Amino acid sequence: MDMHNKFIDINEVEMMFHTKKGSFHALRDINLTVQKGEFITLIGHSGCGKSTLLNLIAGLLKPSDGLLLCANREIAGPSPERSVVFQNHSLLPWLTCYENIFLGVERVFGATENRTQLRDRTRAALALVGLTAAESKRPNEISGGMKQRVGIARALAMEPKVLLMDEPFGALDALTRAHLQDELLKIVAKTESTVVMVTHDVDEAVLLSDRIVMMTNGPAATIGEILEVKLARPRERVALAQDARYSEYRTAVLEFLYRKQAHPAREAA
Ligand SMILES: Nc1ncnc2c1ncn2[C@@H]1O[C@H](COP(=O)(O)OP(=O)(O)OP(=O)(O)O)[C@@H](O)[C@H]1O
Repeated sequence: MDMHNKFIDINEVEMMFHTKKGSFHALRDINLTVQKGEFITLIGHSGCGKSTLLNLIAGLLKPSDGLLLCANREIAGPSPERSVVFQNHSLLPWLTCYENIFLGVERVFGATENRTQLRDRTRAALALVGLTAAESKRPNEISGGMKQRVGIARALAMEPKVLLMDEPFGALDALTRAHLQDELLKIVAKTESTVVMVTHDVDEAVLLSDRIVMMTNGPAATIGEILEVKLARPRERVALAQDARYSEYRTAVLEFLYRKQAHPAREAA
């Protein structure tokens, strides 16, 4: 039970970047625990350090101070147990959808499973995101939304303990985005995944999250407030649009972003 309560455990994390121009204090005093099966979104103004925090959980960055744990073990580097989906899909252009996913599957399970098992895992992942028919197409032959679905399938096929997503739908048009949010909700319900996702989109945050982690502005950004979204699942966007509680959650996030953390005109300085 205890492990479930603190599946990801972030303790007193600080992040400084050292550049030629000097040091930049990006994150301070970050404390957060994520439970198994929980869906967390990180929201905040541009440059506040959302990607930095996600990359720390991914193990792509090391904290300047503090400790990050996943399933009671220190996060010491990247691992397929914490797979990442980026905004720009990062598929290999010369491989088909099938091959892009197979590559990840082989990396994780290649040493312990035979070709048939690896193939079955790849096909199951393609089916999960509804792309069976596109398996032999290359990334330049499919739409942006389909590419993101392949990215999600590739991440999920590695059976990660945690799925980390950095604005996975940020580059998509509104309708495709809505469609993929709905699909992601179904997939996460089916796989019982633990997800940490960076977003700029308030509606996306409310629709998907169990908790919304709202970050203050940088430099030295930290967690300002955490909003628990107690809307029952499965969630259905059309019904929620008329739900008074949905509007309250939405307003609470907007209030935080545009009143409490109204963005200082740093660009103008
Ligand atoms: N490698 C780095 N070296 C120096 N500074 C960095 C580095 N990476 C990020 N930063 C700085 O840290 C701060 C946080 O960046 P980060 O990309 O995490 O913000 P973000 O909230 O994800 O932004 P956005 O919403 O615009 O993607 C920014 O001021 C950025 O310039």
